[in-house]
Amino acid sequence: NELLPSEVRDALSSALASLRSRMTWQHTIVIEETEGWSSNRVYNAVKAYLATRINTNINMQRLRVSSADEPEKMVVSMEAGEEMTDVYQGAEFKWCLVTREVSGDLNNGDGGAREIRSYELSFNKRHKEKALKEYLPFIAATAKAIKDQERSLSIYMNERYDEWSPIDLQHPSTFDTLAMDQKQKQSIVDDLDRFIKRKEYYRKIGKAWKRGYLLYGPPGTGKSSLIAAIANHLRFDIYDLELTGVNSNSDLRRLLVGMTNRSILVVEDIDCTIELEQREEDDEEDSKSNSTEKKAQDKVTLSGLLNFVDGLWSTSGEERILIFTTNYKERLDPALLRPGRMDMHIHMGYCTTEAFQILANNYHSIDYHVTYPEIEALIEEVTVTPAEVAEVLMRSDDTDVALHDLVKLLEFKKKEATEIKTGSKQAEEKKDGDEIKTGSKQAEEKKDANEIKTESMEVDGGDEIKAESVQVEEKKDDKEAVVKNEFTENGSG
Ligand SMILES: Nc1ncnc2c1ncn2[C@@H]1O[C@H](COP(=O)(O)OP(=O)(O)OP(=O)(O)O)[C@@H](O)[C@H]1O
Ligand SMILES: [Mg+2]
Repeated sequence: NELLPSEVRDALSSALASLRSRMTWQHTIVIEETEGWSSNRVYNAVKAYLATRINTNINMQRLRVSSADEPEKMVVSMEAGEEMTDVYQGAEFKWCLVTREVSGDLNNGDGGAREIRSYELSFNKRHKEKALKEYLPFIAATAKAIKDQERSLSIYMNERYDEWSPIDLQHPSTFDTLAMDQKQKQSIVDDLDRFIKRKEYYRKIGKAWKRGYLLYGPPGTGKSSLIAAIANHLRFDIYDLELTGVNSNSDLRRLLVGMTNRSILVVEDIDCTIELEQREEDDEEDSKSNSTEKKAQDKVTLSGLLNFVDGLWSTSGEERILIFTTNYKERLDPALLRPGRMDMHIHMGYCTTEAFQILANNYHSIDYHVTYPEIEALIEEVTVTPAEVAEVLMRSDDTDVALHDLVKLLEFKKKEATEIKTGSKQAEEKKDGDEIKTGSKQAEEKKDANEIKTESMEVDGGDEIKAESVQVEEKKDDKEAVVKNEFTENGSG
């Protein structure tokens, strides 16, 4: 006291304290396993995230391995007391798993002590801002992505008129395995990715956060495969709506309300399942009695579906995708093709050389084979669906055998096609089913190409067989009177 007055001592000790705090560079964040009685989501996110970083931390001596469901889905995590380092945007973050005992709650009856784990995150304190505002949110986002990736997808079907029943969706189709024009494929992927990122945009313009795709093309060209690829790409569930099974608009509404967020609503073969708008003649006919009129008004239509979707989905906020498929775009009600109804029209066409190469790579893991020039020349000439090519390629494990079988199939088709071309005059008279069928397939392909231009790419055009194609089309329509034919270019039906 004599040498150093208390004021001086106080000043000195506070100076020392500030010096000490300046020298400890470290800052620590504690993330405990539980928060009160509920589990701490951040803890789980950190655990999932660190599992992806453990491989790069070779210094760890002890690891934990566990599995929540199937044993082959193992989760590797840190053992208590271990430390690991993670580098994020140039900043070093040190993780340590610590445990502490807490005495049990006696009133709760469990008596004994329990162990609480927590992750401790230490870093240089100049990174405090970065840790809280960037690194931890990054971890949360990564963990969410991992969870989405692991979640198995479902496909829901309306077996009963107003109820969805789910089964596991295990369709292996992805954009990599999908055989189609690379540019077209990329434009679809880009469109999907852009859509997913646009939450704010849709909110700002006050529209439902949804996107509609119309897939059209002959059977076996990969429409259903594309839907599965989209589901796998986005990790969205599929709701496969069978509209003929829906009796009334109120059932439809119930089904739509029962859908979860981040999902795809699929209506296949819209040309044969349902009308777009209610016909006026229907109304007149049915207005004889009140009950039938009511029934007619309650009849499910595609435009009713679209209106519901707009109304319901704009209030529920999350991203949704709507996909319609058809084999005959030209039979659709023009109202559905109007701009704004469906955002993107995607044509799935016959097998091209590019598509063939993807299929060969899928089924036989090859990039080249001696038969390629022959096959590619033939594919340019004939119309063959990817499904037909896939089927032949799958027949044998022996690549040589499979590819030679494919050559045979293509040669056969070529012969068949030239026969039809030369004998097309007779074919017009003759009602021979098979021949006309292949002929009309070809004709349709060409016809498609001449259709209204859409956002999507279309395959090769050509007018030379157009006159012939209309003839053959008519023949075919006669034979397929089962299918409703409200609208065709040539006015038949
Ligand atoms: N573009 C494609 N890429 C990869 N595989 C395809 C493609 N098209 C068809 N396939 C193969 O053919 C099978 C049938 O194709 P898919 O069911 O996707 O055709 P679709 O266009 O939906 O036919 P439909 O109009 O009859 O419903 C698929 O399981 C797949 O193996
Ligand atoms: Mg299909």
